[in-house]
Amino acid sequence: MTTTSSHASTVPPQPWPAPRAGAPLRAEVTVPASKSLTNRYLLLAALAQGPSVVINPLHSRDSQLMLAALEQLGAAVEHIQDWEHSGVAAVRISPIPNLDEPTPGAEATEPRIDCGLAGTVMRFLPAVAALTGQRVHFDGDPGARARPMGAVLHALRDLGVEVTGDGAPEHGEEGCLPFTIQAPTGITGDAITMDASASSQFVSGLMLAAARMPHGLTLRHAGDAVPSLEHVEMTCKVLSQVGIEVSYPALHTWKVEPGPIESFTVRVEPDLSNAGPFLCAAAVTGGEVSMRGWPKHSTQIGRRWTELLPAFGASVTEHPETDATVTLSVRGGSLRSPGTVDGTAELTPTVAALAALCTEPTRFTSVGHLRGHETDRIAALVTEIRRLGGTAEETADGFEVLSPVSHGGLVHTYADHRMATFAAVLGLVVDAVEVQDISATSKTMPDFPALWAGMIDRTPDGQP
Ligand SMILES: O=C(O)C1=C[C@@H](OP(=O)(O)O)[C@@H](O)[C@H](O)C1
Ligand SMILES: C=C(OP(=O)(O)O)C(=O)O
Repeated sequence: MTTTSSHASTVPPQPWPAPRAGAPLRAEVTVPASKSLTNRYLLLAALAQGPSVVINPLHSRDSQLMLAALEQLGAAVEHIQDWEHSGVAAVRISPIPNLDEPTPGAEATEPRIDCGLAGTVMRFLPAVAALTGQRVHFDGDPGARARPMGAVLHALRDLGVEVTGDGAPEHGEEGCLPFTIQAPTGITGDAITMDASASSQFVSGLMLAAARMPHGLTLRHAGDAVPSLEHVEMTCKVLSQVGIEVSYPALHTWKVEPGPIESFTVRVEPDLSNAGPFLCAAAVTGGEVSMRGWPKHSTQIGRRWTELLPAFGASVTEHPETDATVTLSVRGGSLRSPGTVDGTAELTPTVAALAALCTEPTRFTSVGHLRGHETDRIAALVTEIRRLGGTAEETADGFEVLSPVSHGGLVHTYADHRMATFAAVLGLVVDAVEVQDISATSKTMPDFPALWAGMIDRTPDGQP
C-alpha cells in the first residue's frame, strides 16, 4: 500500500480551532482543480493512443491514489512544474501499453491498488484493471471497505471478468473491498443492466473504460433513481471531449461505442464543490467572497451554488472575465432557509452548515445514498449538529435540521473532508468550534487550512 494516507499515523490528530470571523469576510479566493474532472482525465489519458497532458490537475490524496494506481497498471507519469511557461503545473501520462492485446500473466508482479477512501478510484479502476488482463488486487482504508461496490463487481462478472475475494456471491451480500479482478480471456460481453441507485460512480466507472472494450458497452440502469446524475453527465461530456461516441438509446441507458482514444491536452476547471465552503463564508458572515475563473458552463454539480446560495438569502453576481469564465461574487444577506433542498449530493455537508445556522427548519431530500459516502454522512451530520446544540433528525431519504446550532464543541470528522469543512463554516460564526482532524481535507484540498486562513486574513479592517 502507498503511504498517502493522512490517517496512517497512530498519533491522534490535534484538534484544529476553527477560525472565527470577527466581521463580515471580504476576500477573493482561488480553489484547486476539480477532483472529479482530474481523475476522469487521468484515467482516459492512461487508455489513450499516445501521451496526453492534463494541465492544472488536482494535487490531493484522491488524485495521487489515481496516479499511483495507473502507474501500477502500466501507465507512465511525468510531472511538469510549469506548463509552457504558464506558471501552471501539468502532468503528462503515457498510456498503459498493449491494451489491445493483453497478455495475462505477462507482468511479473500482480498490481495492488490502494483506493484509500476514494470513490473515483475504487469504482473507476476495476474495469480498467480488467482491460489489462492482469490479476489486480484492490483494497483501501478501513472506511472504504464499507462503501458499496456490488453493482460494479456484478457488472464486471456479467462481462466475463473473474472477481474473487469480495465474498459477495457466497453470502448473497453486496460486494465490497478488498477484491481481485482478472479477465484472462478479455471482456466478452457488450451489455449490462445494473442498479446504480447507490452511486452514480457505478455508471461512470463502466462508461469510462467502455470505449476500450472490444464491443463498447450498452449500460442500462434498473432500480431507484441514480443519484448525482450531474456526475454521469460529466462522464458523457468528458468522453465526447476525447472523441468517444456516447448515445442514449432508451431511458436510463447509455451506449459507448468502441474505438481508440486520441491523445489529448486539457485544462482542469477549479473544483466548484470545494468552492462551496468559501462561498458560504460570505453567506454566513454577511460579507462578500469572489472567485475568479468560475466556468460559464460546467458539468460539475457545484454549478448549483448559484441557485443554492440565493435560496439561503445570499446574492450571487457574475462579472465578465473571459469567453469561458466569469468572476463569481457572493454577498451575504440575511440567512434564511428555503425549507427543502433536494438532491444536493456531495454538496450536502456544506449546505447543511448553512441550514444549521438558520432559525427555520431545512429538509434534505433524495440524499439517502450519502450513507455510502466517506462515512454515513446522514448520521454524521445529524450527530454533529446535535453536538453543537442544534436539533436534527434522520429521515428515510435524508435528514432535517430543525433548530440551529447554539454553541461550539469538538466536531468529529470521520475521515471525511466535507465534515471538516462543514465544521469550518460553522466555526466562522460560532465560538469555540474545533475540528477533530483537519487533515481529512487532504482527500481533495490539502491546502484547505492555509486557503481558509488566507481568506480570513485578507479581510480588511482589523480582522483576526
Ligand atoms: O463521479 C464522481 O466524480 C463523483 C460522483 C458522486 O458520487 P455518488 O454518486 O456516489 O454520490 C460524488 O458524490 C463524488 O464525490 C464524485
Ligand atoms: C463522495 C465524495 O467522494 P468520493 O469520490 O470518494 O465518492 C465526495 O467527495 O464528497
